Amino acid sequence: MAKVSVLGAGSWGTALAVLLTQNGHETILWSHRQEQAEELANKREHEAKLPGVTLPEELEITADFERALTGRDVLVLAVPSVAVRSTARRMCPYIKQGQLIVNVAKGIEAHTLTTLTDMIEEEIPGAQACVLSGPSHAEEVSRGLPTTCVVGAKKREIAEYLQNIFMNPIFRVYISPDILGIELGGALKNVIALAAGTADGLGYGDNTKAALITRGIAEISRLGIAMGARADTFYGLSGIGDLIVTCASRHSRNRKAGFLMGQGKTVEEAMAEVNMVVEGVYSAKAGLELSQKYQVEMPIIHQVNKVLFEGKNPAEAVRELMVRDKKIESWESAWE
Ligand SMILES: NC(=O)C1=CN([C@@H]2O[C@H](COP(=O)(O)OP(=O)(O)OC[C@H]3O[C@@H](n4cnc5c(N)ncnc54)[C@H](OP(=O)(O)O)[C@@H]3O)[C@@H](O)[C@H]2O)C=CC1
Ligand SMILES: O=C(CO)COP(=O)(O)O
Repeated sequence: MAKVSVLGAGSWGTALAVLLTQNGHETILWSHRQEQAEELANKREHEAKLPGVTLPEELEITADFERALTGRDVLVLAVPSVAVRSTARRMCPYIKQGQLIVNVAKGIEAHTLTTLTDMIEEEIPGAQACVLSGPSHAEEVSRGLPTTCVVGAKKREIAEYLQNIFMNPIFRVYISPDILGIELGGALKNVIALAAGTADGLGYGDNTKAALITRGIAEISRLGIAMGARADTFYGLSGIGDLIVTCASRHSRNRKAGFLMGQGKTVEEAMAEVNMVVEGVYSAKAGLELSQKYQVEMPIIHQVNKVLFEGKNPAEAVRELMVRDKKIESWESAWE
C-alpha cells in the first residue's frame, strides 16, 4: 500500500481522498485553511461539498503543508486550476526524487497557454507530473457509483502503478501516454458545457445539446491534433466521455453556470450562485487564444467567449452558430 496525499479539500479532492483511503492507502487530505481541516477532522463529513459522505477515520486531515508532502509516494493535486502554479511553487522545496505528482484539476493557463502538468514541471524541476481525468463527478464517486477514468503518464510503468493506486471495483482506470490530449479534453469540455447549460437555460432542446456535444468534440479534437495530441484520446473518457457527462449532468457546475446565463444572469452572478469553481470561464480564454495560435476554427468556444466577456446575448450567439457558412461534416473529406 502507498502513502498518498491529496492537496485541496474541495469536492474532488475530498472524494478522491475517501476513495484512496478505501483502497487501503495511508492517505492525508490537505486543506489550505486550518479551520476547514479541523472541521473536516472533527465532523468526518464535508457538509458544504459532499453532504452525507462519511470521511473514514483512517483518513488524516491536516492544514500542515510540510506534513502533507513529507515521505509521500504520491501527491494528488486537486486545487482549482488557477491555484496550481502557486501550489506547485510552494511544493517545490519539499519534493524529493521519486515522488509522483498527479494533477486532477482541469484547466489551461490563460496567456501562457500552459497545461497544468507542464506548469507543475516548470515549477518543480525534475518532477514527474501525471494526470487523472475522465467523467467523474465527485458527488457520484463518493457514493460508490461506477465510474471510469484515465491516467496519463510519460512512462508506462508509472501509468500502471497509478492505475493500481486508484482502481477499485467502482472506479475503473485506463492508462494512456497522451497527457496533452487528456488535459486539453478535460479543460475545453468545460467551455462547451457552459454553452450546453446556456442552451438549457434558453429553453432549447435535446437536439441542441447533441449538436453542441458533437460539434464541440469536433473543435476540441481539431485543436488537439494540431497541437500534437492523439485523435483517439478525444473519443475516449477524457474527451467525449467527460464532455457528455459535463454537458448533461445535474452535478456539473459549468452546466449550471451556463444555465443561469441562459436565463439572463451575468457570468459574475452565475459564478456567485454556483459557489464552486467554474473552470470553463477560465479555460474559455485559453481555448480562444489556442485557436488563434494554431489557426484552428473553434466557433463554439469563440461564441462562448463573446457571451462571457463581451456581454453578447446568448440567443444571438446560438443564432450566429446556426447561420455560419455551409460546411462538410468531416474536416478530411473523402471528396478531395
Ligand atoms: N468536483 C468534481 O466532480 C471534479 C472536479 N475536477 C476538477 O478538480 C479541480 C478542483 O475542483 P473541486 O474540488 O470540484 O473544487 P471546489 O470548488 O469544490 O473546491 C475547491 C477547493 O480548492 C480550495 N482552494 C482554493 N484556492 C486554493 C489554494 N490556493 N490552495 C489550496 N486550495 C485552494 C478551495 O478552498 P476554499 O474552501 O477556501 O475556497 C476549495 O476547498 C477543478 O479543476 C475541477 O475541474 C475534476 C473532476 C471532478
Ligand atoms: O470535471 C467534472 C466531471 O468529470 C466536473 O465538472 P464540473 O466542474 O462542471 O462540475
